[in-house]
Amino acid sequence: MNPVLEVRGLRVVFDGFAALDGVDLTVAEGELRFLIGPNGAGKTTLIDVITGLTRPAAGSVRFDGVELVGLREHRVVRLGVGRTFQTAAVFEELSVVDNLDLAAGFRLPLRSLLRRRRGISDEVAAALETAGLTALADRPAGVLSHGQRQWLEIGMLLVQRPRLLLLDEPVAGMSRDERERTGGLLERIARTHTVVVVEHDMEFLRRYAREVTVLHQGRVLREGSVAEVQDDPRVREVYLGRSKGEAVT
Ligand SMILES: Nc1ncnc2c1ncn2[C@@H]1O[C@H](COP(=O)(O)OP(=O)(O)OP(=O)(O)O)[C@@H](O)[C@H]1O
Repeated sequence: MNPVLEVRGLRVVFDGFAALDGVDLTVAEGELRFLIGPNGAGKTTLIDVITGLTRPAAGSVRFDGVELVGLREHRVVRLGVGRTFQTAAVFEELSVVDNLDLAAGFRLPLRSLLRRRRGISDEVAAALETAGLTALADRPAGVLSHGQRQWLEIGMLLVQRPRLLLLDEPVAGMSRDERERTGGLLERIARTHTVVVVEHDMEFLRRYAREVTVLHQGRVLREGSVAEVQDDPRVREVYLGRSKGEAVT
């Protein structure tokens, strides 16, 4: 399969501490890859480097063959890499559909944005549908539940037509029902995008993950299917900080 993301020898140092210490990661086109690991493993730092937020001390990140290291965040977005944050960043006073519209217009200069006629574009309507927010289109984003805000943020990414989506703990703080809906959303998105999900929730992982990469202390500890990763004693030992032999549940 065609590799979309190729991370090689990535090293990130914060005040002498190596948050990433030689990370290699390859994600193929169309993959739904889960990235797990204990607190401080370096998961968010890895996403930060891919998206141009953090500059590595060494290493390379290629997206579709293009080197991303050294590019500013907005350049990375324009190349087709979208990410969410643990706290959804939406414009609270604007309606759901206006948030999507604004995100969809990010490529346009301000003048053409202001000239654009009102009305829902096809891509905004599609994002509303995919995110399950059609019925809430005219509600201000500020009244959305935590889960709905996360879906809106994902919708705001989708209208920017990314090829690679990086989702940072999309189900953190969600109810069981919201987690299920997010899983469905993830499956829909993964049909047409390459997706990397940082996640802590093991139940969610078991249900929706295909390939899993486990990070530990800034290095890749293991890669494989959910079953392979769960059966690995090193993963059991470090991931949840449990003693040897105790199952990862
Ligand atoms: N800007 C920063 N300055 C200093 N240290 C940092 C910075 N960002 C992250 N770190 C440190 O780097 C390490 C990796 O952090 P990171 O947030 O990437 O881990 P994580 O795997 O995402 O953890 P969590 O699951 O808790 O979100 C941690 O020890 C963290 O304290």
